[in-house]
Amino acid sequence: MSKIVLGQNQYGKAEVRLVKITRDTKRHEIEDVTVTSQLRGDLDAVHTEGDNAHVVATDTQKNTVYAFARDGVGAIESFAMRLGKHFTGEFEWITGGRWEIEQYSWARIPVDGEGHDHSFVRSSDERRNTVVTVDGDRTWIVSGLSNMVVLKSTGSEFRGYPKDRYTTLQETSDRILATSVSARWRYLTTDVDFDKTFENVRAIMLEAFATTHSLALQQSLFQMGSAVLEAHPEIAEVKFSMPNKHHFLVDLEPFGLDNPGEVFFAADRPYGLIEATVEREDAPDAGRAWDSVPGFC
Ligand SMILES: O=c1[nH]c(=O)c2[nH]c(=O)[nH]c2[nH]1
Repeated sequence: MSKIVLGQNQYGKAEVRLVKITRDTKRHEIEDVTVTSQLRGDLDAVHTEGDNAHVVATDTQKNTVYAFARDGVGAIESFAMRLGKHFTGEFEWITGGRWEIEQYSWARIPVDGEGHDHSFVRSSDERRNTVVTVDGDRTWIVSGLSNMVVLKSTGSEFRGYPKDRYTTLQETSDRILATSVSARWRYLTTDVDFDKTFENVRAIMLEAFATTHSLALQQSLFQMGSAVLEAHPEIAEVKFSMPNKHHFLVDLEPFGLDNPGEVFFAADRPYGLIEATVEREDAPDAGRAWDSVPGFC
C-alpha cells in the first residue's frame, strides 16, 4: 500500500461581511466588503494528529479583519496585503495564504440635486474584487470585477460560422450584443495606485466594448483585454468570462406587425459562454497567482 500523505491545504474564515462607516465629518463614507482569509504553512499536525498548536483560529482571522477595519479599509488590494503581512509576520509557521475581497459600491441618494450626507443606495450588482496570494516572500495580486452588465443595440454581427445539419442560427449583420463581464487581471508589481488603476481599467474595458464593431463576442473580449494591456504595463494578463446574453428578435408577423430590430426576447438561459486570457507574450510566470481563482480558463 502506498503511503498516504497530506497534500496542499489552506484554511480560514470565508466571507466575513464588513461594513465600515467613516464619520469624521457629517459627510459619511461607506466601505462594504466581503473578506475571505485563508492561511497556509506548517499545518500538517492538525490534519494528521488533531494538534491545534499551529491553528490560528478562523474566528481569530475574522476578528482581525474587523479590528484592522477600525483604521479604514482603503483599496481592497492594500487591505488584503495588510492582512497577509500580519498573519505571515505574526506566526512564524504561517508562510503564506490567500486573501480575497469583494467590494460592493454604494452611491449617495440624490436629494435636492445633491448626494445625501449619510443615505446611500446600492448602485448596482457590479463588484470589484481582489485575490492576494502570499507564498514566502512572494506576493501575487489578481484584481477584477464581476457583474458588469453591458449592451450595445447595434454594431454587432455574427456571420461566417460553419453550417452543418444541426445549424439553425441565421447569420446577422445587426444584432444586440450583451454580456455580464467578469474579468480578473494580474499585476506585475505590488506598487500600484489600485483605486485609480481599477477605475481606469474599467473605463478602458467599457470604451473598447462600445467602440469595437463586433464580429463576435470573442473579438470584443480580445479588444477589451488588449486595450487594458496597452495602457497598463504593470498588468501581465487579463482573464475574462463573458456570457453571451442572447436577445432574440420576436416574430411580430402573426400580429400584422413588422419588427425592424426593435422588440426582443431577452433569454436568460442557455447562454453562450466566452472565456479567454489576453496576455503579454513575455509575461513572467504567474506562479501561484491563479491558485484558487475558479471560473476562468
Ligand atoms: O459572438 C458570438 N460568438 C459565438 O461563438 C457564438 N455562437 C453563437 O451561436 N452565437 C455566437 N455569438
